[in-house]
Amino acid sequence: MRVLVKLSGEALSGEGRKGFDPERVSYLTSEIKKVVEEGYRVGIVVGAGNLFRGIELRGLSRERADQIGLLGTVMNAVYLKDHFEREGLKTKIFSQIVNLPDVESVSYDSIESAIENGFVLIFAGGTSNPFFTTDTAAVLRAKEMKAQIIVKATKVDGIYDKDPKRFSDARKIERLTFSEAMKMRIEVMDAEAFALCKKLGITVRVINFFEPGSLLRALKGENIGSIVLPD
Ligand SMILES: Nc1ncnc2c1ncn2[C@@H]1O[C@H](COP(=O)(O)OP(=O)(O)OP(=O)(O)O)[C@@H](O)[C@H]1O
Ligand SMILES: O=c1ccn([C@@H]2O[C@H](COP(=O)(O)O)[C@@H](O)[C@H]2O)c(=O)[nH]1
Repeated sequence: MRVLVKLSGEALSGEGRKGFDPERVSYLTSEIKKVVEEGYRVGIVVGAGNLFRGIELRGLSRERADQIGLLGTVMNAVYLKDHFEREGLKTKIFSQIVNLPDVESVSYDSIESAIENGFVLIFAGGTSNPFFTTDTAAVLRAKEMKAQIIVKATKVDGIYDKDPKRFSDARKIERLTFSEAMKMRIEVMDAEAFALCKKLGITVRVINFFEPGSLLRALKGENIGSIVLPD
């Protein structure tokens, strides 16, 4: 089974923190290793909330702020590759936005060959365009690697009728469709990403990545977090 894991940048720093926390990265690496050892083929789209989010950079044009955000995703990818390889996970980074020795340009043939050869794939540089987020990139890359599911690995344990970090009376919704998610203006992923999932027929499960074993349990079909299904 092929899975695209959308990792929040904060998985590398700890919630609400910036930079890299080696303990968090070591935990993240062990969670990915567990699923690789079970035979799952893994692609990762990593965000950059631990470094830069374009919208948070004041005094810059949005285009330039987003370019800085995009470069943050590349930094995270290079950081993760180093940690993954120390733990014996063969890893390749794909991106369209930089020319670095550790980064390959995206091609369907090289993606397929890397998956077939047991590499973990890290897709960096989002969609390559400003005004998007890595959620939308996750959907595009999931389609390109023929993933059966996207797991959004985040800091909340599923989808709620409103943001559970802001509203203590938020109610969890275990199962919904993309149309329902868009109608309810659910913000756990951006609307562009939900619309693309609906169009491409890709399922998303939202889990709390900070709960040990949650990724593997989700892939084994346990009913954890929330699932969003094509209509
Ligand atoms: N209805 C909702 N249900 C669940 N979570 C929600 C909802 N609305 C907003 N959120 C928020 O969405 C956030 C999930 O996004 P997260 O920070 O993981 O992703 P990201 O922005 O893609 O990552 P990054 O840290 O890399 O920018 C959570 O912090 C959660 O509080
Ligand atoms: O397609 C994309 C993806 C991302 N960006 C910029 O990068 C940062 C970090 O991504 P997150 O998804 O927020 O973690 C984002 O805030 C944008 O500034 C982009 O421009 N295009």
